[in-house]
Parts: sequence; C-alpha cells; structure tokens
Amino acid sequence: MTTPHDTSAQTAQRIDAMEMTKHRRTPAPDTPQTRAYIRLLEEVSNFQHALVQANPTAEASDELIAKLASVRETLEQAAVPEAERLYARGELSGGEMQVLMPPLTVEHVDDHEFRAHTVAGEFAMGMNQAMHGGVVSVLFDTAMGRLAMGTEMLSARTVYLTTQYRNITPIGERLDLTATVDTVEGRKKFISGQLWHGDTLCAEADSLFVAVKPGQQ
Ligand SMILES: CCCCCCCCCCCCCCCC(=O)SCCNC(=O)CCNC(=O)[C@H](O)C(C)(C)COP(=O)(O)OP(=O)(O)OC[C@H]1O[C@@H](n2cnc3c(N)ncnc32)[C@H](O)[C@@H]1OP(=O)(O)O
Repeated sequence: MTTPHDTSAQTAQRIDAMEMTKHRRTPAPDTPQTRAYIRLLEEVSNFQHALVQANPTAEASDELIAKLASVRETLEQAAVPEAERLYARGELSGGEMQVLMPPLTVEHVDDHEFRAHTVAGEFAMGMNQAMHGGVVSVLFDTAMGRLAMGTEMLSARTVYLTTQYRNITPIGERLDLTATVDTVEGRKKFISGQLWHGDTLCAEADSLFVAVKPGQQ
C-alpha cells in the first residue's frame, strides 16, 4: 500500500517540460468521466472548507479517518502517471481542475494582459478572515505564469516573484487580479500584477518568467 505522499516509479515520471506543458494546457475532453472528476474536486474543496471550520469530537475524527482512508485507497487504485492525469488540465489549471488555491475565473488573457477574479474560502485563510500570504503569492504565480505563456501557450518558469502586501486580503469576498507584461527580452518576460478588493490594493507583485528551452525538464 502507498502513503498519500508516495511517488512510486509507476506514477512519478519526469518528461520534457514542453511535452508536459502541452499535455497540461490541453483541456481534458468533455466526457462523463471529466465532469464527474470536476464534481469530485468541488466536493474536496467543500470538504477543505468544512475541515477548517469544524472541531470534531475525538470519536468523530476517528470515524472520519477511517472513511478517508477508504476513499484514499479507491483513489490509489486509479492512480496514473502525471502525463495522463485529469488534475490541473486546461488552459488555466488555476480554475476548477485543481484544489491548490482558490479557483480563478479568467475574464481576459492575451500576450500583454491578464484579468481574473476569485472568492476564497476559509481553507485559504491565514487568520482573522485574511488570506494567507502564500496563497496570495500562488495566485500571482499562476496569473503571471499564464500570461507569460501567452497566446502560443509557451512553457515558462518563474525565475523570481516578489510580492508586496499592502492591505489585508479578505476571505469570502470578490478579489480582482490583474497582470501586465512590462518588458520582453528574448526568452525573458518581466511581469507585474495587482490584487484588488474593490478600490483597495491588497497586494502587488513583480516577476521574471523565462521560457524553457527544448530538451529542458
Ligand atoms: C497544480 C495546481 C495548478 C496551479 C499551477 C498551474 C496554473 C496554470 C497556469 C500556468 C502558469 C503556471 C506558472 C507557474 C510557474 C512556476 O511556478 S515554475 C516553478 C518555479 N520555478 C522554477 O522552479 C524555476 C527553476 N529554475 C529553472 O528551471 C531555470 O533556472 C530556468 C528558469 C529554466 C532558467 O534556466 P536557464 O534556461 O538555464 O536560463 P539562464 O540562462 O540561467 O537564465 C535565463 C535568463 O534569465 C536571467 N536570470 C536568471 N535568474 C535571474 C534572476 N534571479 N534575476 C534576474 N535575471 C535572472 C539570466 O541572466 C538570463 O538572462 P539572459 O542572459 O538571457 O539575458
């Protein structure tokens, strides 16, 4: 039996970065299996939200652990290599196909500008109804990374990402995320972004993304 963090040789395979990007950015086919998987991720997201809010009794926790272990075993039996997975597939895998961060609803993306919005649940909270700073940065990384890929969907990696936290980022309220390509120098794209709650600037970020070379892992 594997553990939740086991990466067995069967499923953990590294391939050419461009090949992996091509797979990950190709939307999963619209099939009953994909639609059911999206519903499963939504339920996991609901579960995460309920988990952080609850103080279950010791007995209730033990009961949940047994149920979760059974669910995990079902998933382990369906494990496939990364290049075959449904998880995080699509043009923007910051959307409904992942549970790493609050889902981003994209309004616009081209080679110069990205705009999206999100509403975060309490799983994304640091404390006191404010978003965890690391979640703010992962939102920037995703938005700016998607912009760096541009309309050609090039494979690009974050070289650096500097986040300035200007005001508390609220949980449970609409947040608007924008990013702009400021400069392009060969493989390098310098990108800046802002996270807004209404007229309040919650955070801003500067980053450098570099397009990977053929053959890079
Ligand atoms: C799972 C849930 C879903 C969520 C997710 C998916 C979301 C769906 C949306 C898609 C969007 C995702 C986007 C995520 C993107 C990552 O988060 S990627 C993960 C984090 N980043 C990494 O792990 C990168 C690790 N580093 C590397 O792999 C390599 O260093 C790199 C980036 C490929 C560059 O290596 P290289 O090709 O050998 O490049 P190198 O020649 O050293 O440098 C290139 C240029 O950058 C310059 N440079 C390098 N470092 C620096 C620096 N620190 N400062 C300034 N210049 C620098 C060099 O001077 C050089 O400049 P030129 O001489 O060309 O003018």
